[in-house]
Amino acid sequence: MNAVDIAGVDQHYGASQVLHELNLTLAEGEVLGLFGHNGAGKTTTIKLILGLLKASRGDVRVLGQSPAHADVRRLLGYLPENVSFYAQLTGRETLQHFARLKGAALSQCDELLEQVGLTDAAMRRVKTYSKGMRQRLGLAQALLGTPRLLLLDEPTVGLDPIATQSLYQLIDQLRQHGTSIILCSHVLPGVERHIDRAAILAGGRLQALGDLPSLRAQAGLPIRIRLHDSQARGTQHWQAQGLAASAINGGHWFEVSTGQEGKLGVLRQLLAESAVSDVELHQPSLEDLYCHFMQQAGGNQ
Ligand SMILES: Nc1ncnc2c1ncn2[C@@H]1O[C@H](COP(=O)(O)OP(=O)(O)OP(=O)(O)O)[C@@H](O)[C@H]1O
Repeated sequence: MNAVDIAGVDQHYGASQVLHELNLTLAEGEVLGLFGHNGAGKTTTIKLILGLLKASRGDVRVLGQSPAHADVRRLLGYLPENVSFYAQLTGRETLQHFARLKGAALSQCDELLEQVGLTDAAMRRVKTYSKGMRQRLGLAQALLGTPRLLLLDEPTVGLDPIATQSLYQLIDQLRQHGTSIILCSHVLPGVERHIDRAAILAGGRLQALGDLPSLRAQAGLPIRIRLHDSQARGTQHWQAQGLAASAINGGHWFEVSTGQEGKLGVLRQLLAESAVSDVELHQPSLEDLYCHFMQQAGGNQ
């Protein structure tokens, strides 16, 4: 059974259609990154999964059932994009309040505060929390009741680089324990190692879906190989070897673009030259792929 099955979904808000024939599945224990420009339809998709919206057309199933089913809701955890709390409550009281609403064990609260690094601030009022601390409290709230499906809308907003890394580590741990996760984010660098597949939405349409290697194959973007020539022989030398190299900063470094099939051939050729003292391989990043598919969809909307 999949954690999420979205089949042929259209979504309208009044006269405007914001999702078009969306088909998306999430296997149990899978982490899916859901990416797209502002207004692409990410939050709408999450609301459909949460049962907060009913699809105008098509079908949404969560853990095999309708998302409106109370049994399903108990198995979901949600971190909204703009998390807000009662400013006068302490972090601990806030979490206990949500635990009561969700029917989760109160004993879990201290454990979760520890997990998100808020133990020392647990007795402080939320109004004294920094943005990143409120975000971490939101994450603890989403983890109440040990959800089987976790929906995270912009979880890294407001987090500093170390807190962002801890969030990704937490996602890795949850995945190891079989939690299914959908992660919406505009922050692409660094996220690719922590997701199994990426879904790229533009204008309410799914532009691309797959793991990184398959998105790379689909996009056909070049691989860039950078080389350090200790003799700085210039581009003519490389062009005479049949390599269309361009100089970087006019010094010792040069760059050659190649397709996946030509990669090993170029590397062998470079490594055969004793003056080549360093080589760097740059595969298209998730960000490169995102830009490619956005351009394909007609520009950043
Ligand atoms: N309640 C609503 N009523 C009318 N239109 C809405 C409503 N909620 C969202 N929309 C519209 O639906 C489209 C998709 O919005 P959505 O919030 O799903 O996008 P998003 O990808 O999450 O964007 P962002 O990255 O800015 O959060 C946008 O054009 C938005 O203006």
